[in-house]
Amino acid sequence: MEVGFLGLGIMGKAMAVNLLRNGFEVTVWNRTLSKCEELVEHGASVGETPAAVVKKCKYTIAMLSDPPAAISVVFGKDGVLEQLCDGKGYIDMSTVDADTSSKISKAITEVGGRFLEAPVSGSKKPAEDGQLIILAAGDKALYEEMLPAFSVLGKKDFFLGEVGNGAKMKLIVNMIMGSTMNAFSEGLALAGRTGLSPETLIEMLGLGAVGNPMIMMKGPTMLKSNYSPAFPLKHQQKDMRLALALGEENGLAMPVAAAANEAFIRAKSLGLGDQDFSAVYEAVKADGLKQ
Ligand SMILES: NC(=O)C1=CN([C@@H]2O[C@H](COP(=O)(O)OP(=O)(O)OC[C@H]3O[C@@H](n4cnc5c(N)ncnc54)[C@H](OP(=O)(O)O)[C@@H]3O)[C@@H](O)[C@H]2O)C=CC1
Ligand SMILES: O=CC(=O)O
Repeated sequence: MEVGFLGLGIMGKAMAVNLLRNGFEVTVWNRTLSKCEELVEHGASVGETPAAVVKKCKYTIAMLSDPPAAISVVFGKDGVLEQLCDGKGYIDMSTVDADTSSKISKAITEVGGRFLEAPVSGSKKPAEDGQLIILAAGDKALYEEMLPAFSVLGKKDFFLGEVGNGAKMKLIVNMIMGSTMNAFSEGLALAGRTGLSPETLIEMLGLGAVGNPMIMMKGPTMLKSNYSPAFPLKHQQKDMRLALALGEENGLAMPVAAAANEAFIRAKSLGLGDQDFSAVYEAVKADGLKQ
């Protein structure tokens, strides 16, 4: 199967490599074109523009940072829309809001293309290992045609119905993740501030129901102040912001998520946006030190 792949960041690179390793023919594009070179070493071809990739491939996957990036790659000069026609499929796996996804879907179907949103849960390592959870919605036939690729990229896929449902589900999952990370960071910081051992706290959490895989994986690296990015903090804050907007649209107050969002904004203002999202711990720890 031949696929195009747009966006070779942390996730896109791992996913494209995975497809290549599993026998897919992959044509890649990235805004910073030099990032394509590593993929060429794995057997990829390069398209000079998103339009060139779409022209060559029946199916094109995108994995881009945020709504403005997803929009610009589709609607911009040399963008996806210039070549998307005749039943070609466009699969956006980026985490965006439902409005962005619907806008892209409408434009693509208007020119005769087919659209599937398929954001993923799972980070750099699951992407490398083909263990993502895929939350697809949109064109059902396109979803079924993409199953060979999804079975390489993920350990489980869901088809959630109409466009927007995948985006909403992904934002809800990440809202819970961001709030949990903040609660955990506050607990670690409070243990430290009261003279208790944060290491012992993590060990105790791991013995009971509260010690989820995220806490058990990130806790030890947080205590070493190792924030090498798997999931960049700026993207987690984008997801909190989009989830809060979804809450407001639906008349739901979410004070826990709102507080977590503020903590991520504060961490960004401290220059931690490109670090792993667990670096919010540094912002939490720094709070109130002058009292
Ligand atoms: N990292 C993770 O653990 C996970 C991330 N996600 C989501 O997946 C998406 C990608 O994440 P990740 O790979 O971590 O992000 P990165 O920041 O590592 O990569 C972002 C990608 O988007 C491209 N990009 C950014 N702005 C533009 C633009 N205006 N036009 C064209 N391309 C652009 C970047 O290109 P360039 O190289 O030129 O900057 C890069 O290829 C995000 O939506 C994120 O929320 C979902 C699950 C897990
Ligand atoms: O979106 C991030 C993730 O870990 O999932």
